Amino acid sequence: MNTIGITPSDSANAADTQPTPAEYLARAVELATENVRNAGGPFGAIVVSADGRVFEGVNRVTANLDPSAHAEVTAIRNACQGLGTFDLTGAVLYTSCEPCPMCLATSLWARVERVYFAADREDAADAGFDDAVFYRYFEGTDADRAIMPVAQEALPADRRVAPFTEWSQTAARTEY
Ligand SMILES: Nc1nc2[nH]cnc2c(=O)[nH]1
Repeated sequence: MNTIGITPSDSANAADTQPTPAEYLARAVELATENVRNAGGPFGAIVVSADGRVFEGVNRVTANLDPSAHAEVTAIRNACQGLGTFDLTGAVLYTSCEPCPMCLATSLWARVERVYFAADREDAADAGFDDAVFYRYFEGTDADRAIMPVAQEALPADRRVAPFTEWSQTAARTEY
């Protein structure tokens, strides 16, 4: 039996008995609600790997003193650790809420194939979360970016690109 309580009856029709996106989302929402009762934020996520393995994650930002411990990032970390890889090509992410820009970027870096979500950024804003504000940081005007200015500071070119030069010259590098 998998974590959302569905037992494929036999291998011949296993494809027919895979949980639907709505069922995975229902489980992610359940995880999110349970997590609030466990002193966590109201977010839960599931990664289903290309070969159908299921990895769960919940928000542990305040519990772990880790601003990056969003539910989606936690589920991706769990999947990568469980599978022994940093590349989740073919995986699907199901999350109780629209991924914030960090979670979306993490999904891109992990090469997640597709994302499904339940609540959206405006629902999160109604509960006091800044997801919509941070989307405007990337999608909006200079005024929306005043909350955190980012600037390139001039360095001599050879010093600026020294890490990339080192990387390019390292034959044994692991590309990602
Ligand atoms: N999607 C999502 N949005 C958040 N906003 C604050 N925490 C989270 C989280 O864990 N997931």
